[in-house]
Amino acid sequence: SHSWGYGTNDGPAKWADHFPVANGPRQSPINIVSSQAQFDSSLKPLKLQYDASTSKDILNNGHSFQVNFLDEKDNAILTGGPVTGTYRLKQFHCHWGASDDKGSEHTVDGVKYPCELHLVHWNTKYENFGEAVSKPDGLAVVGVFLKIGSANPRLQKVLDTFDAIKAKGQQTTFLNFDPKNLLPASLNFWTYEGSLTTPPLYESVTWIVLRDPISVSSAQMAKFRSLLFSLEGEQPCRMCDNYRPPQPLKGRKVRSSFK
Ligand SMILES: C[C@@H](CNC(=O)c1ccc(S(N)(=O)=O)cc1)Cn1ccc2ccccc21
Ligand SMILES: [Zn+2]
Repeated sequence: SHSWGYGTNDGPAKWADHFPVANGPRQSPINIVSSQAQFDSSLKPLKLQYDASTSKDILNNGHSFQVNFLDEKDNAILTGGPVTGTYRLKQFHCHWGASDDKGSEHTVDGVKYPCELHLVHWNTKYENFGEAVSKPDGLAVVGVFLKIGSANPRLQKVLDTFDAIKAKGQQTTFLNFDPKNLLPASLNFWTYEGSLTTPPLYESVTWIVLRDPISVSSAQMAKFRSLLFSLEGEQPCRMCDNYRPPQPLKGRKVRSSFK
């Protein structure tokens, strides 16, 4: 499959060359205009049952770091909110900038956060992630903004593995990490129908973007930027600015769970 990235020659402006859905009707991310979001009282509270979650390992996939979970059983599930049925947590990863003034994929009233966390879940009405990933109701991704403030001790556990996964393709065991610790106190959210924000850009994601951010320190953000897009032994290329800019709304409605 064609290699893509975030550089001048292989970045978001070029993705449509090999992935024409990049110009589709339900692409992500978007700029959330808070005044245009419609409160929907029929939205159920979002339920994230992560207590029995079973993290497996953490990987540098050349685009981000990714923490992978055992998803053969209902250990970590998402129900309620805008979805019907049960979605299983498969992995989480982040997108971030070269400096603290940018990095998130979604923006709120044009505001960029330094980092955005994505918790990726697949609909258990399908056999597995591979079956679900391209279906219109296949995935539900919870987006969490990170805002510069005090250091986040829970996040630090993830950052402490980065020396072992510095280069593309490196992976290390990462057990017993509870992603619940990466959630803000309130699960108030915006929701809309969108897509994967990286190729193949499948239009298969129900986006659930949390209103409230979690904290990260500037020093912790610098640690994200110590990861490399490049393979060991290659010319080192710092992993940063791995975010797609907001895409046209094309008439979609954004609903909110809160007034
Ligand atoms: C979809 C791709 C892998 N990409 C993703 O899984 C993915 C998930 C979430 C986002 S985001 N940033 O929107 O949250 C982006 C990409 C290939 N792939 C990997 C395994 C796999 C199995 C079957 C088919 C394709 C497969
Ligand atoms: Zn993502």
